[in-house]
Amino acid sequence: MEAAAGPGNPAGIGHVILILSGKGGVGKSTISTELALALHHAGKKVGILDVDLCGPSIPRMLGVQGRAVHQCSAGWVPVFVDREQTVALMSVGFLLEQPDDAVVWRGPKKSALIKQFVCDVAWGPLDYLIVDTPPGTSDEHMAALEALRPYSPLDALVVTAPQAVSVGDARRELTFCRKAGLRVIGVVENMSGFVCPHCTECTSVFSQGGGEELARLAGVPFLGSVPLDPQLARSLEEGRDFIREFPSSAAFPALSAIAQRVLSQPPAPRP
Ligand SMILES: Nc1ncnc2c1ncn2[C@@H]1O[C@H](COP(=O)(O)OP(=O)(O)OP(=O)(O)O)[C@@H](O)[C@H]1O
Ligand code: SF4
Repeated sequence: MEAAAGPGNPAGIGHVILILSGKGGVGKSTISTELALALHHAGKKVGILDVDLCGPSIPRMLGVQGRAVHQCSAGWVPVFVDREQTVALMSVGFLLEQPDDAVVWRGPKKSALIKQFVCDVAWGPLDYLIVDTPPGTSDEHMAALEALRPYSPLDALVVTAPQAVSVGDARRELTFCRKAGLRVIGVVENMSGFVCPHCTECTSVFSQGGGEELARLAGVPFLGSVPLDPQLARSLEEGRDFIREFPSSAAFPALSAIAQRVLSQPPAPRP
């Protein structure tokens, strides 16, 4: 597991965005994956850093589960999702012997691995580094902030489901961002209604509008509402490129609009 100490290249990363949520299961990894793919299709070079050490789902969602990371003189070589090597992924999932192995580590060991993921991975120059985090605030968050902060100002995107309980947890996450000095580039409401595949009528399965209201109260941009979309769920299960393959699916317009809003926000100036 130990990577050779290498220079890596985190200084060449243009814009770091941490994807956060107060509650588990609201779609953080989904938004991380689709945002990364949408930025890639907009011509950007993208890295994805999966620091959800206990639930690394991004390798499966991107169809690269079971691939191995290699070492070079600059450290670990990330797994490239596309042939042109413009989408790079690093995840603890690549270091487990079996995909279902559990990572049962204490804080210091997790922090050391995350530091290696930042400093000892040969990321190369990237326009964006999308960081998928565990729910809430944990050792993994603190370790990622500590490791990345010397190289780049850090932005956060908060994902919530529409229900009041998720929105309440997301509000706490926004407080964490303020205390940790993260600029919030916006809130995304996920699982926001179900669009009937027959008549395209949208039914609010849970309540609706909580994410937008939260953004308004916090004074941060609302980036959009992503509906529940069975095609998106299938695409993630099968590790397919939803953005390229399913432009007429219900969640596509919202995911594209979110990526456009992210693209329109330049990174905060470097200190
Ligand atoms: N808009 C959506 N439409 C359909 N399925 C979705 C949508 N968003 C998420 N899902 C599905 O919901 C499940 C949970 O999503 P995901 O793993 O992204 O959540 P998470 O917040 O990252 O979870 P965790 O707390 O484990 O990190 C996944 O199976 C995913 O495919
Ligand atoms: S939304 Fe319309 S088409 Fe879809 S199931 Fe309901 S009635 Fe049928």
